[in-house]
Amino acid sequence: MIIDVRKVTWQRDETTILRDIAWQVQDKEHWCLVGLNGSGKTSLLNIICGYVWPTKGEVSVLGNLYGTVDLREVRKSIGWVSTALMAQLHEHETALRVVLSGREATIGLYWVPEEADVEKASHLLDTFGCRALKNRRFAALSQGERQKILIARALMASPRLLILDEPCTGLDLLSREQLLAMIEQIAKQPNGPTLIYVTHHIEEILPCFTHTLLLKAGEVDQAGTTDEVLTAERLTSFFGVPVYIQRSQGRSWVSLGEEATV
Ligand SMILES: Nc1ncnc2c1ncn2[C@@H]1O[C@H](COP(=O)(O)OP(=O)(O)OP(=O)(O)O)[C@@H](O)[C@H]1O
Repeated sequence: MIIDVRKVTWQRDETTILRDIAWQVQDKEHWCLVGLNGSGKTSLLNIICGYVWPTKGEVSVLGNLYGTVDLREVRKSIGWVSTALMAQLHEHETALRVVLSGREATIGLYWVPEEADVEKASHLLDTFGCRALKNRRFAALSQGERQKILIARALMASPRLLILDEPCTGLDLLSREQLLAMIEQIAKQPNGPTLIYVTHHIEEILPCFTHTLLLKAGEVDQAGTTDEVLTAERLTSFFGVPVYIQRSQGRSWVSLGEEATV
């Protein structure tokens, strides 16, 4: 089992932010975590990465029951790509050095990379069509290019679990589709990491995401295979307003209303 969250509740002051969350992610599954603003996605990820301790419940990640293991060791197998991380990186570093820093998950490169590290980083950049960015300053890259570099950085540590936290925020249509194509490539790697893709947007749920969890006001609203969860009926219940779905190339586009009028 990759993630096993059992009856997790998290309270701060008088507020219950997560209530009775149950979530099991098995090997070979890739999940999307969808929720409106403030639904508790980041809080749940913080608990899964061991940065926040639940008020009640149990968490196991990659077979490690939290409370009985060294979380620093567990975190070595988890990659978490987020805009918060992007803000921390040293902007004067080259794209290659940012990717290299992923081996030790450091902000900045304070150790001398070995030849094998440079080969691995270069290979990752080549695989994702980023060879030309290698020696460019991170600060000079577009938002979409930076996201690709951050994902390549996370892969340097060969994580078993990779959390992609709203990676398409701020991207134009073409950049978003390029980034999604890269993510699909990672999902298809036979020995690649289990992906958790966090988003507000249903249309970003690629066919490679086998399962979807809809989080609503701190509770699991729906969880199951993506086909089961992404129905007009369930999404209407989730959003609390009538919606309809148009499907294309294995993806679902959701609009408000009863049905499409052309
Ligand atoms: N440390 C904290 N103390 C008190 N309240 C918190 C804390 N962290 C989060 N919250 C509250 O918990 C709720 C869920 O926040 P969270 O950031 O987990 O949601 P989210 O789904 O990630 O939102 P978004 O999509 O806007 O990023 C919010 O109302 C937030 O204000």
